[in-house]
Amino acid sequence: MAKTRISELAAIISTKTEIIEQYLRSHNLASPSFDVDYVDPQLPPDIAVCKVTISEATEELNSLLAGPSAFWTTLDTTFLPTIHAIYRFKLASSFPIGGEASFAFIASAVDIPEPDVQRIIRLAITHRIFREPRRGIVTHTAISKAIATIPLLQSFLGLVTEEIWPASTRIVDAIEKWPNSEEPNETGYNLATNQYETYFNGMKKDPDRGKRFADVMNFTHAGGKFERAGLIAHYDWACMSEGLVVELGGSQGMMCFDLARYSPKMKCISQDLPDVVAGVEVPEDLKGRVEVVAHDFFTEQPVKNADAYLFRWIFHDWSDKYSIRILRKLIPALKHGARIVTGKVCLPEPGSISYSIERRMRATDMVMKACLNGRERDVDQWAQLFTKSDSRFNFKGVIRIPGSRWSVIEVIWEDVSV
Ligand SMILES: C[S@@+](CC[C@H](N)C(=O)[O-])C[C@H]1O[C@@H](n2cnc3c(N)ncnc32)[C@H](O)[C@@H]1O
Repeated sequence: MAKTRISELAAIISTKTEIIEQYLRSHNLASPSFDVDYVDPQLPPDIAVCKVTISEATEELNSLLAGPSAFWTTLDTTFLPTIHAIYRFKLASSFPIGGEASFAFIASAVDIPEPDVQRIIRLAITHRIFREPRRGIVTHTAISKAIATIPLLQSFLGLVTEEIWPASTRIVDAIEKWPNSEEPNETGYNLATNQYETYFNGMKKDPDRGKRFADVMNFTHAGGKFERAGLIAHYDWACMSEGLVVELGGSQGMMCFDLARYSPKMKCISQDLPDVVAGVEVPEDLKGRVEVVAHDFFTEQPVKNADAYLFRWIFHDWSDKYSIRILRKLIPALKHGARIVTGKVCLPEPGSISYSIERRMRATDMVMKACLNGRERDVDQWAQLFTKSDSRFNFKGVIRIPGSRWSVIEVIWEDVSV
């Protein structure tokens, strides 16, 4: 009898799990656990990919076994409020790692009524965030320890629960109210917060939000092999190794710091809004070669004739209307042959890659819609964006960074008239 899909999936899970187990055993690494002292090891790409396969197979198996009706009725609407409470009330930092605490102790430490603390933590425990080894006594798991000990992860949870999630709850209202809007202040975020400034303008007035956002950029983009390092490894920076690179919207300069360290004769200028760059110190070893300066990319680019202008995670924040404005403000600075390098998602052909990776890319597309009326783009949409901005932007193509959801989009300014 032919194997059923559920047996096939179970076999995939079993085979790939065995590969991971063997790797961990042969390298004397601990098997994954929720124990508070467990540390997630860095796995090589051929082993890490097994994790993705297992998680996809597990998810499909779960959905198949749930059946078409329970697929819907078991949707968990309480997960985000639980995380929100853990973040807002700092529950994970309310008692020591390795220690234990009663609900009453936690309630008094965070100044929240004990019944609420208990209901939140007991629900969190079902997600393996915290444990209750004895009735009424709470300890940490590796997951709650991560929130307690990684400040940038706290910022990430704050951004998700206090900005992205509320904005997402109003996305359908925004689509109905402002159909096809390209305006950054006609979004789910605006409806959810009942203020009609753009996401980034609102942030300028709230230093805590601004700091949290910059933290999240540093955290999510630090992902070594996937992001900053991926962009460095998968683009030909050697051809401008003694040149000048300008990054627009570079946040607090981390990418330029990495790039300048990689290429010791390169000069780099990282630009962002004044509040974002205020107080940023260039590390001692890069002084004289790297600058972090204020520049609004909706105004004319003051640094002329650089070899490359870099945009990482910028155009997804903006609809085509505004992205074209940003690109046109760059034109007066461009010399023939200048490169415009964009590090970002390039949406795949539907169904052409694993669902889990495609879903994450399409999910950021929804987040951009919810907060900014921005969007992710596929290869044709990237090409159109540049050619609509100016026919002298010569779209060279997309370099996909292996094993990740990021790509490098390369364009060369070709102005033979000069
Ligand atoms: C999604 S973040 C990306 C940050 C950085 N490139 C990275 O990949 O980590 C977008 C950045 O654009 C900046 N930004 C927004 N509006 C801007 C403007 N008008 N001029 C310059 N930067 C701006 C924000 O401050 C933020 O740092």
